[in-house]
Amino acid sequence: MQQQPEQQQAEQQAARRETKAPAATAVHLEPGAAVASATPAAQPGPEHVEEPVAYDGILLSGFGGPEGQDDVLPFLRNVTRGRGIPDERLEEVATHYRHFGGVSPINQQNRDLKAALEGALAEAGVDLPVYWGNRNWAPYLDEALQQAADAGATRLLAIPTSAYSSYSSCRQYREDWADALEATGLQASMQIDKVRQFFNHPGFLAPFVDGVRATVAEAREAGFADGDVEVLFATHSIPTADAERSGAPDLHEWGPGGGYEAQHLAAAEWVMGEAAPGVAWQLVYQSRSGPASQPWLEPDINDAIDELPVGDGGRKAVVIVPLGFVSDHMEVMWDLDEEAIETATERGLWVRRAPTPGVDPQYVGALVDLVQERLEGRPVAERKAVTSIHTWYDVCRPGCCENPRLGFRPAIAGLQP
Ligand SMILES: CC1=C(CCC(=O)O)c2cc3nc(cc4[nH]c(cc5[nH]c(cc1n2)c(C)c5CCC(=O)O)c(CCC(=O)O)c4C)C(CCC(=O)O)=C3C
Ligand SMILES: [Fe+2]
Repeated sequence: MQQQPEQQQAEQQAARRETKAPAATAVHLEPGAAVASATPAAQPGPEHVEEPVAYDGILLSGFGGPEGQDDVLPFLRNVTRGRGIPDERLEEVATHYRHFGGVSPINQQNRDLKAALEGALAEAGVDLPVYWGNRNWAPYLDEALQQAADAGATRLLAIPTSAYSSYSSCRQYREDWADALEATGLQASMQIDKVRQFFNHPGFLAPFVDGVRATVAEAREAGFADGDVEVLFATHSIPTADAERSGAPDLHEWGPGGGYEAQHLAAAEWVMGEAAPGVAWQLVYQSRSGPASQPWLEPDINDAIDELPVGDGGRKAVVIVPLGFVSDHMEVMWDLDEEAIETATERGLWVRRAPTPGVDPQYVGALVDLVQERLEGRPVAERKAVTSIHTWYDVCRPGCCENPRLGFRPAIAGLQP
């Protein structure tokens, strides 16, 4: 396809922005549309952009975290605005941050990622500035947008530091980009597209493959047989009501955990096949919040460890893989490295935690590749994707990953209802 004139591209982008609530949740499907498939259609549809786009900047978008004791409570209020998280849970989470001097490692990790991405883009001959902004703490997304606008940028490709489909890991970024456009008054003059969810990009999964291989090798060196070992892939729990709406549920028949769970299962299965075929594994959840009455995805990692068969004929060693996290966030440092490791140790298990991608060149290379495929308008069939789930969408389905508790908010990078 020919590159389209700028005007037409801007109009298409404006048309993609969702500005009103979709009628109920039903999406009309053409007769014969493939809905029973567990994997996205290999055939490109309106959710894929296969023409080149001349982006003039990258918008690296993080979660944000506090950088001192005085930041902790204001940060937590930002994160939980309108969420009904009980005060006791907030106080508990505050103690995790306070334990580390009120400093989350996440902002420094994103500074490091920005520097690594700039280096790798330059090396690949991609001459694009990287602007960095966060959803919940300074530097905020609107500051990054203003910086981009001041430098004359009009078309940004956004990279969220989050690989899977769910409200928290996809839709909420799309809504917050829309809010930032509004806050800066740049709605009409700035186009923001996003890279696809990258849970199945081989460069994102490679550091997990390396980590599982190395930790399982360590277990073998410590004298354990493969049958003694269980690999626990850990990700952030989310409310089951959010999970059901995750990942284009109108096009796919996912299991009860929606696209979010299906993507993690597919990623874990592929990592095990590469790194340690035949070793037992399961997907577990962590960092649950919300009222006890609200169902969230299970099992919790600590319950899963408590329920492992141990002793004769059972497990003697566990490897924890933080599959849902791109770097060593507070959830990794506290919920895994403190709590889950303690749970395993109390049961007499040998335990190791595999690394997160961080600034691993394979992961940074994947981000560069995601940028290049959109600059080139690379055909979907030629894009890099592994696991049983095909290349994810560039443009989200109407209503995809919506949050039933918070209601509709406008978002960018989605098809109109
Ligand atoms: C799926 C998911 C990811 C992965 C995708 C992504 O990376 O975006 C993620 C990442 C993160 N979550 C983070 C921190 C927090 N998340 C909270 C609350 C919540 N997370 C949720 C889900 C997720 N969260 C949900 C469903 C809630 C309940 C409230 C709501 O419905 O939104 C709360 C409130 C207190 C609490 O309830 O724990 C905090 C402080 C940090 C920063 C860590 C650091 O500082 O290093 C990061 C990277
Ligand atoms: Fe979170």
